[in-house]
Amino acid sequence: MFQQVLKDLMPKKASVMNEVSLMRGKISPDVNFLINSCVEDYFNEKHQLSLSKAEELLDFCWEKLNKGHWKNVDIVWRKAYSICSLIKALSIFSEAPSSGQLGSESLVLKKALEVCDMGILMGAPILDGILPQLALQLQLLITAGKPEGSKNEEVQVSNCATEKEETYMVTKRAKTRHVIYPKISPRHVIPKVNCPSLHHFQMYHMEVARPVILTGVIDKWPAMTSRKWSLAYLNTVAGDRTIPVEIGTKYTEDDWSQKLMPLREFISSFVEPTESTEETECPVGYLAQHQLFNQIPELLDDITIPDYCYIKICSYPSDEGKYGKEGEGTEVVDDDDDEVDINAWFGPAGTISPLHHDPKHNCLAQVVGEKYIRLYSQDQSSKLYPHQGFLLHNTSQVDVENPSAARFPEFSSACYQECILQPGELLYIPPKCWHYVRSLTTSFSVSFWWN
Ligand SMILES: O=C(O)CCC(=O)C(=O)O
Ligand SMILES: [Fe+2]
Repeated sequence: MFQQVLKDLMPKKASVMNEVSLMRGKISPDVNFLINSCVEDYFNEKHQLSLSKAEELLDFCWEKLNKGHWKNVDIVWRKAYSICSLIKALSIFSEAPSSGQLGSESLVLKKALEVCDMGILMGAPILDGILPQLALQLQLLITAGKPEGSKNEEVQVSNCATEKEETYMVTKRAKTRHVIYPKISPRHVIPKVNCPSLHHFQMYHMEVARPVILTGVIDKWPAMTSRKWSLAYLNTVAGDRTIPVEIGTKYTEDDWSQKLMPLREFISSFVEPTESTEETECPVGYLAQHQLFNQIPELLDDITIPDYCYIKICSYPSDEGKYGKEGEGTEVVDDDDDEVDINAWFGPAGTISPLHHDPKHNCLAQVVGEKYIRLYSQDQSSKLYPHQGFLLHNTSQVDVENPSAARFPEFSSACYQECILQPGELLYIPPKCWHYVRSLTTSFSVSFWWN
């Protein structure tokens, strides 16, 4: 089975060579030569050689990818990184002794999967998306090789607001972190509309930058029905996939960092910590603003891009506020950019996204759990004390739920709206509208950003 999968997915030598030849003239001839010979070695079944050349090349490309700002990295280096990841993963896979022993096969599969994921995360799409396809097959093989019973050992996450008791039972973190449920005053409440027409949404919300909670839009998603996105399901579909995790309460704090780890490890260490980790209070981990659906396209079958995200407002000035937190709002807004950016936000109770704004329209879909969200319109900016630096100028310095009146005297007079976003609800956040988000339970949200 193991080798059959490889055969089925094996790219044609000519197509890989073609991809490499497209780089000619864009990278130095010696690097181009080395990539060529690495690919040759692989197809000549000299897998030890192709493996070591791919590793050497990956180190070299890594330097290029990590120099300067991400958006300035030439795509050719990302493609080169993907090709070398592909050859490395295939070489690992081909070298593996087909011992028939589940343990050793599974280690090889996991290693190859990690290499594919690094190629997906750091590289650029190549050969009709071969890396996500290969990764899917590897994950299926790993899951199939697990002894029965261990596949679904994890508990369900409640995604039903009326079942808080149950939520507390399974998300122990919510209990230990003493999550405070804010009281929403009627004065500040964000209105809800059930499944408005596109015209209504455009006229009364998009064009006038008025936030709204849309109900009846996402509740038929497969992800929503029968609480599909349980921890067990996520582990089965993607447990061995490498994902980026933000560690620390807020990205504005000094102790904040990012780490790559398998989703299963993230779930067991951060989303559902064991009794022992609970006692020694461990930091909050957040799978935040990650394009998980590009990495794992099969998860796209569980959701649908809401029709509202295809509405265009041509007159919207989109030339400011393009830079902020690394990755968020950092993209240069391309007016031809018709793509909807889909990001996953998955973590335990207690994750905080500090008050910030983004350049695009946003529909934030709440799939699992609840989040407290505070919104301030753009005209309140002078009372919100944005950071001065270039990178964080879209982020407020104020700790929204515990503001320092001495440092930020105007903040308390800023007008805001707020809500506790429930599973099945979709919050429209206009471009540049300030938002602060704190998860109250284990939570999985999906954001759709569009121009
Ligand atoms: O859910 C969160 O923590 C933040 C979401 C957010 O900032 C966004 O969707 O732009
Ligand atoms: Fe945001």
